[in-house]
Amino acid sequence: MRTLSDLLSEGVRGRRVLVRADLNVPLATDDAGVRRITDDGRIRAVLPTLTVLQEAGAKVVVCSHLGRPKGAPEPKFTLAPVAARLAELLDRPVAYATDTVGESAREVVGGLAAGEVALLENLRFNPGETSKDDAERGAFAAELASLAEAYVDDAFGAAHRKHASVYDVPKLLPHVAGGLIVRELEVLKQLTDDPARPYAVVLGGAKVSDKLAVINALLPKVDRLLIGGGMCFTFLAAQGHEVGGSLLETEQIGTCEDLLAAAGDKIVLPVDVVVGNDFSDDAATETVSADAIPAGQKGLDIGPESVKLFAGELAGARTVFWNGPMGVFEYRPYAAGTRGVAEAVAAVDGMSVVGGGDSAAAVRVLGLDETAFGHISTGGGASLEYLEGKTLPGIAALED
Ligand SMILES: Nc1ncnc2c1ncn2[C@@H]1O[C@H](COP(=O)(O)OP(=O)(O)O)[C@@H](O)[C@H]1O
Ligand SMILES: O=C(OP(=O)(O)O)[C@H](O)COP(=O)(O)O
Repeated sequence: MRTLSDLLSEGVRGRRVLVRADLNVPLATDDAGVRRITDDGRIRAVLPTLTVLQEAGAKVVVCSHLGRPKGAPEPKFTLAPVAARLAELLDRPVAYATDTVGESAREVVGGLAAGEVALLENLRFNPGETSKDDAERGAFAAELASLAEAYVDDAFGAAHRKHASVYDVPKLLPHVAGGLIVRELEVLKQLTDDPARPYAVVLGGAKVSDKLAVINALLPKVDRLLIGGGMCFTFLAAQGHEVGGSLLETEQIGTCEDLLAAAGDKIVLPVDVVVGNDFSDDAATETVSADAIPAGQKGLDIGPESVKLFAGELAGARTVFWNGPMGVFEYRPYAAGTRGVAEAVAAVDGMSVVGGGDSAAAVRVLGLDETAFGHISTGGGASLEYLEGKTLPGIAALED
């Protein structure tokens, strides 16, 4: 795989370089209705790559997705707040294009001088970015590639997506991996090459169907799989429990039954759950047994007994990977499970890795000491698919 130093040695002064970053940062709407970034970790993670290109005199054209818009512009998913934050962090202007490959993009890119940076609007405002149709994806990739003369992929968090900007563009431009991707792979490799045992994985979060898909391949590789967050309710339903209005993948209940049967005692589920109905800092909540979730309530955090159970499992582990918050930690009444598990992961005597946009954000937003973790990865789904042994489309494309 060629890297940034290969590209730099060829010289980039005055050349347009397209950088695919994962700037999919968490945002919240404040009281005045303004979208604000709650954690800028993913922007900071790509700064070294952008700075090195800029200092070498490249015309740097940055692109990213944000959230999951469905192929058309949606104001709440604009990258405008990210452009503003990027400019602050780089301490220089960032030219912001109001579309991805249209008139605004061409004008902004055409106006760049050597050493300047532009950010294109959300890739997923275009149906070609995520299309399953090779021709449609390829056509969008060609438009994107026409904006630049070289391509740097530093979007580790999106490396598991077969999307135009990560999979098809490298077929059209000289391409290299950025420093973030190189570093992420270096660390995760330590978890696939003979990890110290016991090896525990903690899974949570809200991307339930995506992440249920990795469990089957992951199970034989790990000694314990602790499941909380929105992930646990399909398993609790598979055990025959009522889960009320909690996140549930009804059509995956059968899969979860099979996984539980195959896992023996490897899968550990919460024994209590914090239920509520309100997403607010003063929501009324109740802690109930995991087999007694009231029909009208949503499970929005794991309870204190579950934190103790999970922490006990983690205390004995020598390698831990954690992806996915244990609850809706963005609101105070549902943050204790994530905090408790984060503290237990940080205390692991061995290698501890946290991965995922929201999990990494939780570590920082909840005020934990980042240095207590072996590594904080920008990729959740990408890391999991790497750990299960899959070839990531975005990495394979760079190796070609
Ligand atoms: N029980 C739950 N019900 C609904 N959402 C949940 C629950 N637990 C966690 N979440 C949500 O999961 C989101 C993060 O999920 P995900 O994107 O899978 O994690 P990551 O970005 O770390 O990979 C958070 O915004 C959090 O509010
Ligand atoms: O946030 C991301 O993944 P993650 O939640 O697994 O860390 C990446 O930006 C990928 O986003 P996607 O899962 O909408 O393709």
